[in-house]
Amino acid sequence: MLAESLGLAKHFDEHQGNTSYVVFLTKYKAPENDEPHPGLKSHKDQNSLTILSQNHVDGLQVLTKDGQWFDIKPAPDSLVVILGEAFAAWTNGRLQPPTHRVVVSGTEARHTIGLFAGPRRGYLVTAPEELVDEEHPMAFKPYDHAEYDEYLHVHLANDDLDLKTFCGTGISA
Ligand SMILES: O=C(O)CCC(=O)C(=O)O
Ligand SMILES: [Fe+2]
Repeated sequence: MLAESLGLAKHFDEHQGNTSYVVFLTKYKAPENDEPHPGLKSHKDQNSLTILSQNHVDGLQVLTKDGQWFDIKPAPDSLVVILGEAFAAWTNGRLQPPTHRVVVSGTEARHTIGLFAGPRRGYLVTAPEELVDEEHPMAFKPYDHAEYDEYLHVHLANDDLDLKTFCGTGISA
């Protein structure tokens, strides 16, 4: 749907064929006292798309453009889809990955199942030519997502690194 809305339907098979998937099950324990506590620090997902199913315990928050944390309260049996940096690079910055975090509160544990889709090792993520023109110069150099993961891993202590610092062209996406 996202690819179609950007006129990229013809590239979709190539994109799909170069995607790998990982599933993570996560349990966030309820806080030991009444204070909400951080479950997962503020971040952008590095992959293409994350599809998240949670139990009835909310906790996901998204940072709005005006710097407020917004609580995500999905309807029962619905899924949350989070766009990641790789998808943003593929769309030449047309879509932006949200900054999000998890804050746990209350007395029950939060459980999630996340399907993480990301570019497979060896595939160069490149914005299709349809999305690159004079008005929209290439925002990211073609990159191998596995090498980006390694770069973040090596510089684990530095929270300021992102796809722009790894392979941004200096053009604001
Ligand atoms: O558990 C959640 O609600 C979000 C998890 C998440 O953001 C992540 O694993 O990247
Ligand atoms: Fe995330």
